[in-house]
Amino acid sequence: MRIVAIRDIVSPIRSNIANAYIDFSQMTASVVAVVTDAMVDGKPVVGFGFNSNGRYAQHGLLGERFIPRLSQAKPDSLLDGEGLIDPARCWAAMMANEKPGGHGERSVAVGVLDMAIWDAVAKAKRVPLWKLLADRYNGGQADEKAWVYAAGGYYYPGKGLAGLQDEMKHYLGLGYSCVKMKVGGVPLAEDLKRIEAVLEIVGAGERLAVDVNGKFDLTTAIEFGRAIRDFGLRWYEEPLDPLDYLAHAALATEYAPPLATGENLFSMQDARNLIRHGGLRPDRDILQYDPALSYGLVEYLRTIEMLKAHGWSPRRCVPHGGHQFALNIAVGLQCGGNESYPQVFAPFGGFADDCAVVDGRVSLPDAPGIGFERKADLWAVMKEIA
Ligand SMILES: O=C([O-])CC(=O)C(=O)O
Ligand SMILES: [Mg+2]
Repeated sequence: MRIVAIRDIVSPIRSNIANAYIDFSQMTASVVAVVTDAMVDGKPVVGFGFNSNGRYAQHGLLGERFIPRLSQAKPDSLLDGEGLIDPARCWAAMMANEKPGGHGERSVAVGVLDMAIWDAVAKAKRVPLWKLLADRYNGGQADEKAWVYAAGGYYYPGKGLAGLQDEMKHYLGLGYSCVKMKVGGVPLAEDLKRIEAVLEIVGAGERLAVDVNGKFDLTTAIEFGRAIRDFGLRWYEEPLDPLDYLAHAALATEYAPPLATGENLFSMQDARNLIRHGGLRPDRDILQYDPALSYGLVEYLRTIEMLKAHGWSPRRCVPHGGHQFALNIAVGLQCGGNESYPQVFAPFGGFADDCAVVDGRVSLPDAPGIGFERKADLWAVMKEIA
């Protein structure tokens, strides 16, 4: 199996939503196709990848460093014992001559290519990615379905409490039982009204998570935590700067219910620093490392090993990003579930068209690879570069 071509495009995912830290008026994503010479049903196997959301397209890094390194590697040096492309060998080729530390956004560029490589390998083996992962890394065990929650509740010009409630009703109607909303972008009293409005719709605190997107300093995070403590919320997400581990450790002594963070930690080493120094609690807190943003699944497997070595279960992981890649990982490696964006970040958010969410859980298609071909709006973008 050989890589014969790699193509990338920049796809807009702009919208006028905002969280407490950024708006998405200029958001873009890279989409790549890795074309191979492996043939299935008379057609060459092509793997696809994209970079989740929240970081911009990585056209420059892809074109200057990572695509050339993969394309110029000796084809045999990228193969495993079965003669298939080996994602870990591809990873090593892409990361040649890159220093450790300072992960920046190269982890996003590598993550996009890594996703496409795994898609291609699973297609060449004619199995869904979740099954390949279960067989290779999880003793053949996979979950039948993944717990998913509907992430939304953004600030949006002109959107009042009634609009927020309608959005949440829509998610419940789609089959979700847990939702997430943005907080931290308006004064505390106003956010409390928004939270109470959503609680009226979802009924119980454990069916609502709130996301600050790293906006608060420690004092504000503690004050906000005191104000929401009695709601019994599912989790309190990214209350602090994602790299300020000591502040997390301090907050964890003040806020007993579940905390969640990790979507802006882009390497196993950063993930490990959070575990070592962030004071998080393996019996309740949620880790949201996003494999697409953080050097891909090759690195995510290292992160899972690191977590196990520190006494954390993969069940504490609920990846950020709402994409089918993380959903396959959640099922095949038996993580805690996955994020979902039923209404934002189209066409990248959401899952296969024929796999509805029922009682807050979703199954995966049995299609080979990641399953992009079973999501019509996303496939319309991808097939153009195949
Ligand atoms: O608004 C964003 O950047 C997305 C986000 O935090 C999430 O999905 O948890
Ligand atoms: Mg978040």
